[in-house]
Amino acid sequence: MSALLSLHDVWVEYGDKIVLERVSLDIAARSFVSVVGPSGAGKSTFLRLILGQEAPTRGEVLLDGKPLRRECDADRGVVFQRYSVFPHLTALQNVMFGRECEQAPVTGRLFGSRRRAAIAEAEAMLEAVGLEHSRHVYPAQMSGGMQQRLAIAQALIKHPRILLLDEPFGALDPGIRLDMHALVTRLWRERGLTIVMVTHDIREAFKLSTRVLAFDKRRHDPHAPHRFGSTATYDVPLDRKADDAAGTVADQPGPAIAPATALSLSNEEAE
Ligand SMILES: Nc1ncnc2c1ncn2[C@@H]1O[C@H](COP(=O)(O)OP(=O)(O)OP(=O)(O)O)[C@@H](O)[C@H]1O
Repeated sequence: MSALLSLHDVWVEYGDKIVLERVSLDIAARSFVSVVGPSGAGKSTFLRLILGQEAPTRGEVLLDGKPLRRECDADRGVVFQRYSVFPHLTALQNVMFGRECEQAPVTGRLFGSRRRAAIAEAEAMLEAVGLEHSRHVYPAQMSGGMQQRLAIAQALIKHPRILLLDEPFGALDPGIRLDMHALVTRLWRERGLTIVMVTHDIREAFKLSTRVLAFDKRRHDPHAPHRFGSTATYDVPLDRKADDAAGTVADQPGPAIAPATALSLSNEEAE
């Protein structure tokens, strides 16, 4: 399968601090990749590279074999742990916002038939995430789970091929997380999305994904911690398939390699 996204020997440095080093990997279309690793391992930086918010200091990031555009276009949608939605807009207005900015970049408003089409599309998107009865509700009146559903609808209204999720369920209660797992799995399958998700929850990563990447440092300099960056120390393909009809999001047993072991092994390997 050809790669949708390719990173070739990517490094990210801030001054003399190396955050990522030698990251080389391909991400196939319609895969669901989870990124795990200790705090500060560069997981969000990796996501920002794919989003185009961050340029590699060295190396290249390719989308469909071509250098990634710096600005985030309709190819990529993103949902963060919090603050993805606009507090002063209702659910419907939040979802329509993307359409209005795209189609009326100067005024930010649509009129007539284009407005009616945008409303219909936004309502369908709200229904897809289970918020059809909350279209006139403001984010402050919603639970955390509802706000994340709204953020997902907002990200998907532009029909991105790639959905980037940065700790999207981190602030949610366990029961709500399970609902969100089912929602994201359904949207991933139905819409043929490619998902890259950063999570601290290793079980969530192994449950939802087709592939788990563990980022960590292979080399440590105790006298200069910033001297070496993280890379994908473990790259674990899983059996889960987007078109696997039987593949529900039921809890699965833990990974074959305990993640803590995997991460510590990676350091030993490097020595
Ligand atoms: N603009 C920046 N300038 C300097 N250092 C930065 C910048 N952005 C990120 N960093 C550093 O890069 C490192 C990786 O940050 P990043 O947020 O990608 O890690 P992370 O793995 O997502 O962490 P966490 O799990 O805690 O969210 C951190 O040490 C952070 O301080």
